[in-house]
Amino acid sequence: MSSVTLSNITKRFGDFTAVKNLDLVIKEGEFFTFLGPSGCGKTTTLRMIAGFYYPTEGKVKFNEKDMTTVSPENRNTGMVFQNYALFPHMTVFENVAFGLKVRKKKKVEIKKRVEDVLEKVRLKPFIDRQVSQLSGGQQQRVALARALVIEPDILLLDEPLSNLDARLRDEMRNEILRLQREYGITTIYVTHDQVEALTMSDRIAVFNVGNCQQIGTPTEIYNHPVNDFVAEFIGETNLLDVRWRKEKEAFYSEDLNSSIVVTPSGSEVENAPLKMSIRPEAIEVSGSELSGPNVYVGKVHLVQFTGEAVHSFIALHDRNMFIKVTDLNKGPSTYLKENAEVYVQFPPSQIRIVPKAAKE
Ligand SMILES: Nc1ncnc2c1ncn2[C@@H]1O[C@H](COP(=O)(O)OP(=O)(O)OP(=O)(O)O)[C@@H](O)[C@H]1O
Repeated sequence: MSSVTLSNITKRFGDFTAVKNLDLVIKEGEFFTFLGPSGCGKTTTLRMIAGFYYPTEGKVKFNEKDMTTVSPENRNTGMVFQNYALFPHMTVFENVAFGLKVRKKKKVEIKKRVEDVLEKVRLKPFIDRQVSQLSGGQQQRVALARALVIEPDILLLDEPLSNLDARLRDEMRNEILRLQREYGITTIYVTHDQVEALTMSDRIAVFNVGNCQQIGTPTEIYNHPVNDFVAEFIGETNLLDVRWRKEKEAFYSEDLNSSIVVTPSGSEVENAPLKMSIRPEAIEVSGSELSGPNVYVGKVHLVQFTGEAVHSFIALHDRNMFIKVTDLNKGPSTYLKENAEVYVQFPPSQIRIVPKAAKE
């Protein structure tokens, strides 16, 4: 097991900068996720940890050891890719044993270690089966077993579930977590799927265009996003432009033509352009009048039933804007009706005021 420290890492390909000035410490035994949209630099960062790329600037350390320009085969990392990268004509045993053979382990030891790891990933009955005769989920388990069998210090997973259907993805998510806990192995997971990131990770780094925007636990990132990009990328949110009005000691929204009460109240630069973020599930809606701050009248435009939840899109009167509200399904009589007049409240403690993310 190792910790991983990235110090001021930059990676350029010609004139293009894929990763900029990244500082990151991943603790021993941690499940750490790189999350972000396509092309934001997640895989490039993972590859610098694996040694497939060397950084243009900065340092990579495992524990206290400088690994910046150590070749991949000398790093003792196990890697699992989206496309499995297995040898289809070989059996499960041969695929999993491959890394041990390369390391010139004895036959008896190879047999024992491969059998043990196949037991762990629940594939022992398939040991002599050709990989091409396995399902996608089973192939992904072989890829995991192959990475784990070498007893790596760090497990690197690059979108390992994207080729699986939704049900299998859920199952494999639990499977990966179970194995990670059993082995207690430092794990770095790359994904653009926020649900995977929130459900699996001890901590997440959110990337956008080569920059790390925020590092935190799933609850920190969801409840206290540092800017509008993170608020919008993780979960769903309603974002409104607001400005701080010093003379009123309050935020003001032009779209709502109203002051916004936020607790705890900020004290920002006069007129600085900011965003107000409120999650759909944090908004109160009622058919009868609501009292207190931040109450607006609206009309229900659309109601979407998903089973566990009900999403409503509400047009705020005269404001030419829609907000999304989410409520748990509490039975048919509680749904909002389309075209109904409703009162909407943004509870002051549920509002987050965030800066706009820097545009690169
Ligand atoms: N070998 C390379 N040569 C030139 N540009 C590259 C190279 N590898 C990556 N890039 C560019 O660097 C940027 C970041 O790529 P990276 O693969 O790290 O993104 P990502 O966040 O992992 O995206 P995805 O989720 O689509 O895999 C992209 O714009 C990509 O085109």
